[in-house]
Order: sequence, then C-alpha cells, then structure tokens
Amino acid sequence: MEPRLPSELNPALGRYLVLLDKWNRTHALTALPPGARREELLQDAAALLPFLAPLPPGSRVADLGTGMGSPAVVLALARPDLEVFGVDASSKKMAFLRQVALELSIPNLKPLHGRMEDLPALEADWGTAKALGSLDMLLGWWARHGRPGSPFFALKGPDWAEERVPSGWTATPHPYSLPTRGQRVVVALKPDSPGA
Ligand SMILES: C[S@@+](CC[C@H](N)C(=O)[O-])C[C@H]1O[C@@H](n2cnc3c(N)ncnc32)[C@H](O)[C@@H]1O
Repeated sequence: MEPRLPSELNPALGRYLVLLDKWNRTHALTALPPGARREELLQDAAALLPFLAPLPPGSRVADLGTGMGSPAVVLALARPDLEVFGVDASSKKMAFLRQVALELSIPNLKPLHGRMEDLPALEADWGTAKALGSLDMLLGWWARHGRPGSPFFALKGPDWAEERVPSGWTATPHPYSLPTRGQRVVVALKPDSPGA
C-alpha cells in the first residue's frame, strides 16, 4: 500500500516545495533532487496519518530531528487541531521551517531549535522521527520528551528488523511502499506498562 496525501493539502504542499527550492539555492538544505522531494519528504509522511487518528484535539505531537519539516509539515497541515513541534539542532533548517509556518499560515506548526538532549522536556503525547537514529537512541530521547505511557512511531527502512527493541517496549511493524523509493515501515512503539 502506498501512503496517500489528502488532496486538500495539495496547494499548501506545492507552496512548500517552491519555498524549499528557493531556500535550497542559497542555504543548501538538502541534496535530494527536486523530483524526489514530494515523495520523500511529503508522501512518506502520510504513512503516519492513520496513527494520528486516535489523538484528541489539543494533543501535542513531537517530530524529533525534523530537518526541513519531514514529517512535521504534513502532520500539522492534516491535523490543524494538534500542536506539532518540529525539533532540530540545525539553525538554518529551523529558520526555513519558521518561514514555512509563516508563509503557508500553519499556526500549529512549532519549529523548535536545539539539541534534544538539552531542550526542556516537551511533554508530548505522540512522537515520531524519520532518518534520525537507532530505536535505542530514539526511545532515549523520547524518555525525556514524551509523556509517560505515550507511543512513538519511527519511520524506517526494511532493515529496522536488525535493530534491538529496547526492553520495556513492544514494536509493531506496519510496512508500506513508496512509488519509486522502495519499501518502508512505520514501527509503532508502545511501552509495555502504561506508566513507563
Ligand atoms: C537525516 S536528517 C532527517 C531529517 C528529516 N527527519 C527527514 O527525514 O528529512 C536528521 C536531522 O536530525 C537532526 N539532529 C541530529 N541529532 C540531533 C540532536 N541531538 N538534536 C536535535 N536534532 C538532531 C539533524 O540536524 C538533521 O536535521
């Protein structure tokens, strides 16, 4: 199954890609060729949308190591009732993401510049990360920034199965594919005890 971006997001996502192209010429944000950006940065993020469905309005989402806002931008546009933090240590990527939130009028997208290990706890209800690190690293950061008992959703390639799942967590893989960029998986991570 390929993830599908809701069609009503197309105008905003088109403007996102134009802005990324413009910034990339002077700030070298990404080496991804322009033709691959929609699929890799935006369509891929849509694989997470079904997992956001149970979250009540007002919940706080954290995208750790968001880079240019993947997956945070798609999550914030699809669920304007949620507060979506995109966290990254790169000041130029966070400057770009602030401009995205401003120019595309996405008030619930909150770019946050800093290192995960230094920032105050976000107390988020739901977490995600793409292309950031091992499950061990991700859940280490999540112990700081997630509320006790909150789930984490890692966007990974098929080789995730070679990783060790940290004790106290159950990992459930949800495989999907992208049109040209191959097999991917959402690894849904839930703590074994709700207060963990
Ligand atoms: C490979 S990029 C992935 C970006 C985005 N998630 C994507 O898939 O396009 C990893 C990002 O994590 C950020 N990062 C790495 N370690 C970090 C840390 N300790 N705290 C905050 N950001 C970090 C980097 O600055 C970089 O933008």
